[in-house]
Amino acid sequence: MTTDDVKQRVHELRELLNRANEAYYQEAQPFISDKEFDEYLKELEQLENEYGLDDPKSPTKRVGGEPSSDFETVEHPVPLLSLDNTYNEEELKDFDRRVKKILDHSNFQYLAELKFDGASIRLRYEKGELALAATRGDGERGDDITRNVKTIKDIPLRLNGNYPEVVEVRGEAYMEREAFVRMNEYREEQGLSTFANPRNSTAGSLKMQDPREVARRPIRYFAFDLLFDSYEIDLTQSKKMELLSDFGLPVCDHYVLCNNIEEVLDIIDQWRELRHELPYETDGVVVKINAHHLREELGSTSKAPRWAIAYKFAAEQATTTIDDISLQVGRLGKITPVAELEPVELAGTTVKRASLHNEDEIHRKDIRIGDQVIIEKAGEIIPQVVRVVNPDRPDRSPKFEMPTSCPACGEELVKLGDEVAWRCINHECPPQIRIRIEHFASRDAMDIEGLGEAVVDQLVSENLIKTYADLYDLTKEQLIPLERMGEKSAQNLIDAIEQSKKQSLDRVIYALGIRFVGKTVARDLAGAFGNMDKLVSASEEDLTSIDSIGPKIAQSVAAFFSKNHNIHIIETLRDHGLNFEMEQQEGASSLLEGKKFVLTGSLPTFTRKEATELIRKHGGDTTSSVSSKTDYLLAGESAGSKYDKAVELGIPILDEDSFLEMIGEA
Ligand SMILES: NC(=O)c1ccc[n+]([C@@H]2O[C@H](COP(=O)([O-])OP(=O)(O)OC[C@H]3O[C@@H](n4cnc5c(N)ncnc54)[C@H](O)[C@@H]3O)[C@@H](O)[C@H]2O)c1
Ligand SMILES: [Zn+2]
Repeated sequence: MTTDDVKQRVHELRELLNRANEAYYQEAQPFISDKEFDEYLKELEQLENEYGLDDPKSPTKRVGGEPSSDFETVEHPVPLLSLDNTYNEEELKDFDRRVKKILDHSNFQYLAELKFDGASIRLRYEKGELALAATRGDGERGDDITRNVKTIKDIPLRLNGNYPEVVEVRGEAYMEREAFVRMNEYREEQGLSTFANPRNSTAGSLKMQDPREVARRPIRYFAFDLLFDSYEIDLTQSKKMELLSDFGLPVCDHYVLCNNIEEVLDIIDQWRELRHELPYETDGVVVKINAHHLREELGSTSKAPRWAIAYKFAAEQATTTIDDISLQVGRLGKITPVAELEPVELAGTTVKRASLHNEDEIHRKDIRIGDQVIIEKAGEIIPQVVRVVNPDRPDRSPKFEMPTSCPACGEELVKLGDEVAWRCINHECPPQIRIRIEHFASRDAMDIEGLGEAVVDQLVSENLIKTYADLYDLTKEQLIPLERMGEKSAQNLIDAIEQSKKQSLDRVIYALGIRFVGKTVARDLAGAFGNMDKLVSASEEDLTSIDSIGPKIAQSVAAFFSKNHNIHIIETLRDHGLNFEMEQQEGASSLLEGKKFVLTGSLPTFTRKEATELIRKHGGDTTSSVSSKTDYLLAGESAGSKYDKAVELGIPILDEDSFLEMIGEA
């Protein structure tokens, strides 16, 4: 390479890496894999060193992120750095040799910790109180996200034990895999964009503007470092972990003290496989010098400490061919394109299908039938297509075109609102009927045992039922001829269906399968309206006046009950004697019948939810804001504007004690 070639390449690499950083940190939409990113970064580093092409602004010298304009910027008193990383054992041994050479001895220990794949968060406690939480940003300055972080249950607002005046904590916010998948499923159902992996989703969630929204995201936290204003004792990393734990901070206990790099390599080998069994993602093992004074001696570069290195596991990938692209129809008609793959082994399982998410995603990656593709397990669960191996191949099939009609019923597909997904809104679409009936019968809904997928499939394809309401008309004689259905199991199923008529109102509401109405919402609706008729005739306004019901849910519920088809099903269910009334709870009364309560502040012994339940138990109702229609304000400590409003309108204000007296439970 001539010097000009080198300069050109260095320029190219810097541009590419800057763009990748931006896509990764700012947009949470990386366009290359971590391994590729790290390889380019190494190449750049080598060229810079070899040809003396230093530049303090180079991506090799700077922490990748940036503070955003959406939050207050805070300076970090001690920079939050990145970590040097490697994907191979030789380089890890090089690191060990380098450290020994600088220290001029080998009399030290390493602490091997898991590397959590989330977002780096700094916490500051003053006099034991959480005073600040900030993102890493560019390492020097980050975003003040205190209000958001206060909603993370793992993070204590007050420290325990014997803490110094100021305590700085470093750690990683993350999401457990299962919670992440559940959250994504919910978002899919809502027609919202989904996150590529738990890390993106954590980082994205922490940057939302509404802390109440953040509180709903399943964010967890592990602390891994502790900084004091002054160090009185010679701290070690392992001692820090104990102190963190004493202070009441969550610490991952999978850390191991190692006497030399060989022991570290053993630990790494163990985690290579075992990591898949952890409930959260780890992308490697962080190796740190244990003693603090040695760390001081080794120091840091502008980008990373010299006393630590991350050994990273490359995401497991495989190459295979797309045989076909099929469309899946969900319970509420959502169409998801799926890649049918030439079966291939990946991270211990045979993968035959991969989600392609939606039409936009297919076009963005230009995925076509017959393509050779690289697949990867994102979040170790759902296989994803990373990219097409050879997009310039001349004999590729034409660009994928999304069918305009439902693959199951032929009805024209539509897009609702600003959703990216296509939907089939034909309520007689067979797969949707099937899934709706399965949902109706599922354990949390009507809990009808013996009504599994195979049976529902036959019932629908034999035209024995068209809706879940038809289940209650089935006879034993109709069931017996079905495959694998003897006389006995037919009787059992009939009994189970009969038995389900006793299920409570909230289960019936959940079983209806209304969009956005999960178990909790169903319970709230049952509690608020007390019977099916009131719910059916509720306006969007009535619905949103319930504390936990937002406009989106209200709209969906009202839309459901405005359809003749659904009303007809509900009438059939009523004729069959399903439970359309809330059961009377023990100790229930009608003392508060027709009374509207608003809650504010924190009550001494009841949570908001418990208080709401008590009010409902006695026939009352709660709404979210104070108006002239409000009968009482139930106020606890640090009540805010609702209190002032109630005073202004002359609405009676109760504290917990007088409320309990009122309902005779004092
Ligand atoms: N694909 C892309 O386009 C792209 C772009 C930019 C960055 N990246 C990836 O991100 C990396 C750079 O990100 P980074 O600077 O956040 O580095 P990093 O995530 O590889 O390592 C540093 C971070 O690890 C975290 N960490 C987790 N567990 C830890 C523990 N036990 N002890 C100490 N720290 C722990 C800390 O928050 C620390 O900030 C790159 O190496 C690359 O893999 C990818
Ligand atoms: Zn259809």
